[in-house]
Amino acid sequence: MYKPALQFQNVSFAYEKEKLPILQNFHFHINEGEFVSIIGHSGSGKSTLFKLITGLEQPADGIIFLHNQQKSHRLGQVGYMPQQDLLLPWRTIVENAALPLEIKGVHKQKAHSQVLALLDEFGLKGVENSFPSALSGGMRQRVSFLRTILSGSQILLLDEPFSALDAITRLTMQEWLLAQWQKRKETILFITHDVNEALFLSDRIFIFTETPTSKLEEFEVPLKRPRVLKDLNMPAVIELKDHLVDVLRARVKV
Ligand SMILES: Nc1ncnc2c1ncn2[C@@H]1O[C@H](COP(=O)(O)OP(=O)(O)OP(=O)(O)O)[C@@H](O)[C@H]1O
Repeated sequence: MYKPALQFQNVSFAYEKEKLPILQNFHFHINEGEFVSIIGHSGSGKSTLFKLITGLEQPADGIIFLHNQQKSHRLGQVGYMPQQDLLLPWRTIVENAALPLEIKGVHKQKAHSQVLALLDEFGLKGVENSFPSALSGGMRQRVSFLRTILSGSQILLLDEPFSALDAITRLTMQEWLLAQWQKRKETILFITHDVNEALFLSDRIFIFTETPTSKLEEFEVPLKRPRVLKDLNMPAVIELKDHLVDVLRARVKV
């Protein structure tokens, strides 16, 4: 039996009253433990959706439920990982990762030992006392993901987390993220512009196809788990990829 992790019911939202709304009577729901990706052209409203989920913005109308509960104050209840790692350059890796625990009032020493216990799993053993500038892009994103996990939230919003990485590091990070998700079972919402990335990672893919949006177009990924990158060569996946690209191209004005 599926349990909803996040639901939007009849949500409307515009940045300014006189402007075209981004969402109008918008419905959306994802289940606990799902991995879903959201794709859409630039400016379609992906980050706005995340701002509404985190509570940085509030809907003009409608209700947002987290784990079946109506929540108007959602700040701090979902984990958010931005495109840029936003690690504090003057804090060491352990100090950066421990930040959400310290904010919650966990004693510094206890917070640090909680981080240290996870460093190996996150491929960060040996760099705990380094500063972010000494780490590769992939390592910095793993610190950022560790910090997001330590927020303790069961719903994680990842906003194009791998877009700044080189192609090979990006593929390695995708495999690593899937392994982490399969172990931890959080619910993940992942924004990407990369159709292959969405197909490899997700149970379902949602596309913003209109503005204002009332419903995202939804596609189920025809792949079982565990997955390997070569699964993307399967005919059903290639067919879906072609279709997704057509849907996205139909929305792009050049
Ligand atoms: N703070 C704001 N005030 C006014 N308008 C905004 C604000 N933030 C975003 N917008 C507008 O809302 C629309 C949706 O923006 P949003 O950032 O959600 O798009 P996106 O799909 O995340 O784009 P990208 O892929 O480029 O990050 C755009 O037209 C954008 O210009």
